[in-house]
Amino acid sequence: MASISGPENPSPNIYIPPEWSDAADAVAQASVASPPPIVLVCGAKNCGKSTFSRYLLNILLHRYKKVGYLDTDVGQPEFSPPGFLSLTVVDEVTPDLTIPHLKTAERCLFFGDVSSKRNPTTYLNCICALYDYYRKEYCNSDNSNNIGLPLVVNTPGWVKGIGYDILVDMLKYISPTHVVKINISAQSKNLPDGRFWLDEDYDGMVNLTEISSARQDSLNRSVLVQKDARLLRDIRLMAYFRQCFSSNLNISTIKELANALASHPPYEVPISSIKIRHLHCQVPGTEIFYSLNGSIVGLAVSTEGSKDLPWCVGLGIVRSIDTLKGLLYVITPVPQGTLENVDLLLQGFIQIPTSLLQVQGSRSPYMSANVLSSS
Ligand SMILES: Nc1ncnc2c1ncn2[C@@H]1O[C@H](COP(=O)(O)OP(=O)(O)OP(=O)(O)O)[C@@H](O)[C@H]1O
Repeated sequence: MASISGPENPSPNIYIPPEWSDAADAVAQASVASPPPIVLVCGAKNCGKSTFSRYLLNILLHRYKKVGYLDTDVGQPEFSPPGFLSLTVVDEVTPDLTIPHLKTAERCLFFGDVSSKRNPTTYLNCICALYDYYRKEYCNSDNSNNIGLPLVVNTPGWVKGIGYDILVDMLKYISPTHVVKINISAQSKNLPDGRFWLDEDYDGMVNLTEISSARQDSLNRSVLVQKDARLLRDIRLMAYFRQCFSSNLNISTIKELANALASHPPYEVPISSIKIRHLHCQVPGTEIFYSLNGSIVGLAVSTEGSKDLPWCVGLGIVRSIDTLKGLLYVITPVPQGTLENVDLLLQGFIQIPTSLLQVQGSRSPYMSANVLSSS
């Protein structure tokens, strides 16, 4: 199977079939007339939504100086570490279509879990808040920021049961101008045919394009590359915290990163100056510091965004807590200037990758060596 390389697809391993490039061109060409397109990409797990969205971003960047990217795939976000939902404004072509790259989001919310399963309502509220921000900032003619920003919305591959209901609610709220649905050959795993999210009597305009996953065998069956989602998430978290150090420093192995993080001077945060919020469970008051110690937290600014969904500026590792001095010690790559506004720590279910804690030759706190596995 030939791969197509060009400015929109600088990655030789990625095959862009004519159907995919036609779908992306149709969106970009439609955009000559205002308003700019809002494109939602959906389909079953692993069908290629992220790859197509990256490609579409590149195509749109030939027509527009900037393109918005609303990432609703909380388990494997494109530009942020796992657990975040974000709106990113992209102004340069994605150099490699095979892997996601970290980028600072324009606005992000820390959902604190890798799936919407446990809390679909909060998940949807986060997406609506980010979309409202986009509309207010970029689609409002009274706003000087209104530069006619097209928007690409990438969605998760959970398209059955509650996952389907969430997707339908998302589609109804966003009401995109274009929907690109990617189908695979196993029909039962696909989303329903046609405009499945619209009521029968809907008579508005929406462009729906159905395309097939890119790789197929000689019998036209989809060849899906299974990803190790947990491993990818750990890699993303490690890449995120690698940003604590200059790129000139030689930190290329997990061991080097673990040692560098262990010896990195943390920020001292007075406990009295911050609030702590648990996102998906209740923790008794006496256990709060135990649960926080050695965990990953979202760093939020309580006065920005809404009370329930404050904007977040990044992640931190709570390295240790000194209750006598009333100090938390936090490691984060977030620049100090931004950090000064942080007054709320959000704790969810995002944890330090175990591979970072199980480095040969060193003993991490909170890791026991002499235990029997229960499974
Ligand atoms: N056009 C393509 N050419 C080559 N490989 C592809 C192509 N599309 C997808 N893949 C590969 O298939 C795998 C899944 O692709 P991708 O991550 O884009 O799917 P997805 O639908 O976003 O997945 P998820 O449902 O987990 O979010 C990746 O390893 C990706 O590199």
